[in-house]
Amino acid sequence: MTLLTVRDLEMRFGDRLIQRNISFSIERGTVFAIMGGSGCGKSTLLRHLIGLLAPAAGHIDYEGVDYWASDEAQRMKLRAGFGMLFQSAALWSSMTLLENVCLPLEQHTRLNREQREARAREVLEWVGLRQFESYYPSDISGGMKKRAGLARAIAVEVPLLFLDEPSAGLDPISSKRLDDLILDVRERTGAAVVIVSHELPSLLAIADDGIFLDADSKQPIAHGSPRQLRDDAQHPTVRAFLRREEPAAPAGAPLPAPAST
Ligand SMILES: Nc1ncnc2c1ncn2[C@@H]1O[C@H](COP(=O)(O)OP(=O)(O)OP(=O)(O)O)[C@@H](O)[C@H]1O
Repeated sequence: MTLLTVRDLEMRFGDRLIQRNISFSIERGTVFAIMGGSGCGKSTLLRHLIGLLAPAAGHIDYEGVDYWASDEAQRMKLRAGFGMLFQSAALWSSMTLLENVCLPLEQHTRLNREQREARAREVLEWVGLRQFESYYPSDISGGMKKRAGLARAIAVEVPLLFLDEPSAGLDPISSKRLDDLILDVRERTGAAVVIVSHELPSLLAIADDGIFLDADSKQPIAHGSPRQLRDDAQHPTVRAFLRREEPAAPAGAPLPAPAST
């Protein structure tokens, strides 16, 4: 089942073109990676996908409904189907972890307080933070903050989860733990997960589809799973990025100066 379809999307800030010719669709249960070098427009695309930025041209459909052709009431209904983990985890510092996780349940469900707290405890247990429910964000580590942010994003069961750099700044063990949790969320809920990340090991481990945005041509230059693109991509930029190689110098470019001793 197709949850999200992007058709000929063009993104601009004023006159400045960021990317164009973006088309892809995301099926239920897919982990979809938005890839590309720094500044190519990954976060901008994510902000379009969650309804924060309007396309300069093109369409974004959720289960066949064109978001930007809908009225505000319909858009609100569609947005209720999104879970979001921001790069900073964006937890409310004045609230405990339990209160942070209860917040979306208060906003988007009719559960009473007791039921909300029970659900919040369930997801905190899931991400391994049940015993920290009364801690404040300032009292926990970066990795724990990310897991708390994930708990908040999945507290209301949603078909689409958007994650912006979930493992940025985490040590390899915390990062692996978060990857496992993301796969577990997909397994348990069948949600599609859209992920922006620079962390290659993480992308290679968990994403089964994706798109590669190119900063130079300002359009996507590859589409497929990161593993498949690493092994088979024809485009040198994509291969270099996914294999962590230096991009090939254009023909005729001067050789780099030898390192001084
Ligand atoms: N609000 C804004 N107004 C104008 N330009 C912006 C705005 N936000 C981002 N940009 C520009 O759009 C381009 C794409 O930025 P974006 O943050 O989407 O890239 P990115 O691929 O996510 O980068 P990184 O990997 O470094 O986080 C950049 O050149 C950035 O300067």
